[in-house]
Amino acid sequence: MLRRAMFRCGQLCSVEFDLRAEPLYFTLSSSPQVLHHAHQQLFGDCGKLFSLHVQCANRIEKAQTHAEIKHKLSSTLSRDCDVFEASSFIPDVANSVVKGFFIRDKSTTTLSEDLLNTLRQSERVCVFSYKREGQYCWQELWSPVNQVEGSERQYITPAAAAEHHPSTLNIRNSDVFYSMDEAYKVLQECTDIIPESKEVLKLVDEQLETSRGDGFPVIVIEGLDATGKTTLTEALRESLNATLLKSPPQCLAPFRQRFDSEPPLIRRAFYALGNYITAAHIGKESLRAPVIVDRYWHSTAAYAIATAVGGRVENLPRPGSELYQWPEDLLQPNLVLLLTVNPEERLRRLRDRGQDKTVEEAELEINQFFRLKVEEAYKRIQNPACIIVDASPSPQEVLQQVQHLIRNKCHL
Ligand SMILES: Nc1ncnc2c1ncn2[C@@H]1O[C@H](COP(=O)(O)OP(=O)(O)OP(=O)(O)O)[C@@H](O)[C@H]1O
Ligand SMILES: Nc1ccn([C@H]2C[C@H](O)[C@@H](COP(=O)(O)O)O2)c(=O)n1
Repeated sequence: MLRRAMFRCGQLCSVEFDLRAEPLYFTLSSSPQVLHHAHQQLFGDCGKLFSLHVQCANRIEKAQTHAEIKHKLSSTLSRDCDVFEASSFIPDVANSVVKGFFIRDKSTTTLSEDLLNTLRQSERVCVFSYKREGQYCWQELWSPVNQVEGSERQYITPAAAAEHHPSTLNIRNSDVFYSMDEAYKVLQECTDIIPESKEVLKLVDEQLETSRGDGFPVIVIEGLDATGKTTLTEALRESLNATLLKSPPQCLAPFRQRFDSEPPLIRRAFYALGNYITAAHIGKESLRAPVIVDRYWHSTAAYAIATAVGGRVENLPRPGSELYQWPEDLLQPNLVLLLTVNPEERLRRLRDRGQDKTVEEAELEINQFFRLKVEEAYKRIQNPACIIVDASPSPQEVLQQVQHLIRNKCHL
């Protein structure tokens, strides 16, 4: 039954060609439809076209299998094969997205078919093939034995873009978590395959005490990498005699690399839980002194949203979307400052620093769209929203600017 879940009649599908192009949208219908000229782009002059997706009720297995397939497709297929992200979804309906891949094979070899056949042997993978005849094109369930398994044809017809970009539909509780329980559940479901999850959950259980009375102010410093957060937070610690905390907290450092290599669902749940541990530390420390926090929920949400959303900044959830709302159960800071520098200055600082970058940071450098999306998502987060600080001047000038803001907003 599940096998036919993807690209069901009436559902919209989109194929994202590359970061600069807008995705192509189409629907499937049981009656033949003339294929629009623009969809030459989709099929080019290829004979072999496939799409595949993971069908699996367990969300952890699904996320991991999807990541494995992505890796396998990109590492195994030749230059003659183009692999694109593809999803099927019900327009503007949350959590309706089924993610998959679209493969365009220009070669005369059977490389893509061999690989798809291997993948298909797992009950979790479902493959469709595409055929063209004159002006019509349809999809069918694919089987390598007799080439086509199902007799049911679903004709492809071009469609208008959906109002909300499909990649925004599944963000809640898959990329961004709005309560501790939701993130906690993900790691609980992982304990068999990622034993470190148990240790992380234990740390969460031990630390939980986020209540905070009228203590000292809590100031969060946010920004892309190399915008000067470490430099500024250290200077603030000294000048305000404050406690400096970070999210993720130091106690999660031994697990970070492990979770960074996991698919977004698991990786983001890990960072979300890190915020709750840091919140517990803030709760205690703010009774004694002002607290400066290097990254917190703004970072978790902005990076997660920017990664989940394909293509351009315009594809982000609209300003005011509930996806930018602060989790109700997470301790709120008094002030959030977003450090910004122009891209050239940031690159200069990165180069001068010359240290290893995370994959995500490296991506920031080469991917303008991603950087713009992270920055824009930061700015759209609400309650509390961040105040933008121009961090291009010298460290001393940035410190003075920020001290001035803190005096005004927090009366420190
Ligand atoms: N205001 C400034 N002017 C010029 N250089 C600066 C300024 N602030 C920081 N730098 C330099 O830029 C580099 C990055 O700064 P820093 O490590 O403070 O950034 P960061 O935001 O903490 O980065 P990351 O998030 O990657 O840890 C460092 O070499 C630092 O000395
Ligand atoms: N509270 C946080 C802190 C960090 N992250 C993620 C976002 C990026 O992938 C990466 C940046 O951290 P850095 O390399 O500067 O330590 O970590 C997050 O999601 N939430």
